[in-house]
Amino acid sequence: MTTTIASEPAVRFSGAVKAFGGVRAVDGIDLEIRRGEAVALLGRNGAGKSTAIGLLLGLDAPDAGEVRLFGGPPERAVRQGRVGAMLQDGRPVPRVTVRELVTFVARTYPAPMPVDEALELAGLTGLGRRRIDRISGGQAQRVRFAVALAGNPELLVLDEPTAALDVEARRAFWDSMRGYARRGNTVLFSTHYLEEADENADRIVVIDRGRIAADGSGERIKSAAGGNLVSVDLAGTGSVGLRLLPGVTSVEIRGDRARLRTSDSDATVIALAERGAVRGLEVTAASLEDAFLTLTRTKETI
Ligand SMILES: Nc1ncnc2c1ncn2[C@@H]1O[C@H](COP(=O)(O)OP(=O)(O)OP(=O)(O)O)[C@@H](O)[C@H]1O
Repeated sequence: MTTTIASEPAVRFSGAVKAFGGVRAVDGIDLEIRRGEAVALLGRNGAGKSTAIGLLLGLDAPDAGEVRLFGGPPERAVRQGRVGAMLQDGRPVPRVTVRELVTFVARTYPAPMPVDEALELAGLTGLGRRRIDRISGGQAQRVRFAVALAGNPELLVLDEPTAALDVEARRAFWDSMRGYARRGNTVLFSTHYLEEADENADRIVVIDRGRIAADGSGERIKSAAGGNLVSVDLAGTGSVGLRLLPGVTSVEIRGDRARLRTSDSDATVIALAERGAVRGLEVTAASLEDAFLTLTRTKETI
């Protein structure tokens, strides 16, 4: 029986904290994910993504704050088969076939997805009779996806689902994932791949040192990180005072070249021209990658 209200969000973190010894892996996260949204959790190694996912699935309890799924405790949603998960350390069981494994898992849920449907959605039609210890890495990832789908979940949680997949396998995987999302389901996935986040999520939540550093569409995150990049050769002019030029928000020196992030590239370029520093001048729009680096830049770097 489901006692949750349909208007409750799929996921809600309220001031969630989880520390390991002195490390606050999740350091006060507030986050709501509406039903039907596809959200990417983007962050560097050690940012806190897996810990947040562990809280979300009820594998760990928060030290402070609260995590709710569909308005109730995570354990309940998981027990009801409303949540499917693909975690980083899933290993295949040897000797069983793809279909046997998915069938076995489906039977543990109260209202599973028909096995053929899970296989089709995961792109495994035709591979049902293959032993899972005799398939490729990309196919094994698809099997894990089919296992996550077996309970017919409303929310799918994927921790770095495409790590170690080649470009083709990645593309196929995301096609499958989008097929599932199009049915009105909710998806949360973690990734280091900015392109993937931008291409496959409606919304990107950037996490850094256990906190949310930015939250919005790829476009919004790019503009939050701001502006353009101006690159110029320094030969003969030096790097002194670049940080003080109009519009400049950060400076990076690589060999003889300076890379200036600026909120006003026109003013920056004019000021560079005034100091005679125009050799090899280039102005480019900040990419999502740049935005991500800016948002998660540690204080030690410029
Ligand atoms: N069980 C644990 N015991 C001690 N420290 C932990 C534990 N799990 C995570 N941490 C620490 O918490 C921080 C966040 O780790 P977490 O695995 O959540 O990051 P992540 O963003 O998922 O990283 P990655 O992209 O490398 O998987 C790191 O500093 C990590 O070393």
